[in-house]
Amino acid sequence: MPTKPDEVGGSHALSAEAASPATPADEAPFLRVRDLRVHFSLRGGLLARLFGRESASVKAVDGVSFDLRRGEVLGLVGESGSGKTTLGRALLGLTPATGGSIQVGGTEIVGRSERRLRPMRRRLQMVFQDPHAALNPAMDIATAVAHPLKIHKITSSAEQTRARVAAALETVGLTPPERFLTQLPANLSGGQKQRAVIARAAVLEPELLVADEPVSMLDMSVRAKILQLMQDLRDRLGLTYVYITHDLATAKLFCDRVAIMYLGRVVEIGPTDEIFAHPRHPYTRALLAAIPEPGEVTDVPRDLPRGEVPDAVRPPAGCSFHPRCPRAFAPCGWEGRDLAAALEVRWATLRPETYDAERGLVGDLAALDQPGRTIRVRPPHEIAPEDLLALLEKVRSDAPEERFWLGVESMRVDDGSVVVELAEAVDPALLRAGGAEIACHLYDPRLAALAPAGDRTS
Ligand SMILES: Nc1ncnc2c1ncn2[C@@H]1O[C@H](COP(=O)(O)OP(=O)(O)OP(=O)(O)O)[C@@H](O)[C@H]1O
Repeated sequence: MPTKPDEVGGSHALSAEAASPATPADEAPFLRVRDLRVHFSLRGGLLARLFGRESASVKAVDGVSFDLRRGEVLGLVGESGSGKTTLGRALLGLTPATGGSIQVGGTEIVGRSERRLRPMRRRLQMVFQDPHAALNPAMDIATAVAHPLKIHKITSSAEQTRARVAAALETVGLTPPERFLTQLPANLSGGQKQRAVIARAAVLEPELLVADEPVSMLDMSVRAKILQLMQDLRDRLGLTYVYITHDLATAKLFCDRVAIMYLGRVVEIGPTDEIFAHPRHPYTRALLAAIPEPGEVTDVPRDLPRGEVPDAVRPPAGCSFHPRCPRAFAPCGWEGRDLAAALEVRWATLRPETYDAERGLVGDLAALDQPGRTIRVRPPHEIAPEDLLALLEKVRSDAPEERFWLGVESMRVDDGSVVVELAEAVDPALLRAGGAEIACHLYDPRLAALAPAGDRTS
């Protein structure tokens, strides 16, 4: 099992300041999130059966902590599947958390029944990515925007409702309101629809708005206008935002702080200027390097080794990013499947006859996928384990740049197999570095000394 950094060497002394997801000391945070977890159980489902277990779970959000001040905009940034939407929904109680704490204005929402959440809902609203899907095509704009007022029984007369709706439409720039009240969504442009969706959220005068990719489906030309509208609402209504995006360019424009997410965890969080000027986590660096040039369309980091985000049902041990990380080293969480990946990378470059010969020595690659620090590689029965060991030694010496080998402590023949002993996996905790907080062992002074000299941060 991976250990927490505090358990390493039995020492609890941290010379880096342990991160307190800080808000200025004089101000209680509006939103206080601690060790939040949202695991989706796949009991008896196809995935559980595939992994040979009775039950499996997707760790969509896995130990997230941060504070948010009133009026602040926090960006949640990461690739698809990193848990942004699940985190956003959990903050509003739309998806139940399986552990941890979320306090909104001092009130705990984790574990609250739907009935006790309902009165809070009006304070906490969400704007979704697709304005076309968010509006009922058969409902005119007045009815759509009035809907939450009705649900929460906020107005007491049709007249009051009409006035609130008209005011909300004015607020979002759908003016004059009379022009829009009786329109069906189909008669509105994409930008106007998203304004109507924002009006429907704003009509309740919420305090927190979780905006999930609110501009990603809009034309480039209207994106900046909608972000400007959200900025105006923040200034005028004192709204607090969680802005979910895979697009760092809009996060840079709109957010005060940014949290970079990877496989359910925050790997780096800090002021937007700091993150953009001094990205520290190797994943943040890769994301920034992938910001497309104007006109280029991509949302996948281009220069990451082994490009795919691993499955959240079985996240990698230690730092989840280690299999893709260009600076991973010994304590990052190496496992049997990383050896299989290293062999596959090598084999992709070999001539067919060399590939066949090496493949024959190793046998079933899937058998390497064993949990824990000890990989027992049993060669096919006609192969001597000494030959397999010699091959693994050759693979290592041919590719010293392959990060996996930094995690190998020893290889030996034992009882007909080759036993590969790996370094202990350590879960990275968020530690302060400069103006941000980073979950990367390169920034943990107790572990960084184990990294190759060229990778160390100081
Ligand atoms: N209801 C659910 N049941 C099971 N797994 C889920 C559920 N909702 C999300 N997941 C899984 O949780 C993980 C995180 O998903 P989530 O949608 O939160 O990520 P995301 O970063 O918002 O991705 P995207 O940018 O594609 O929306 C993914 O592996 C996803 O498949």
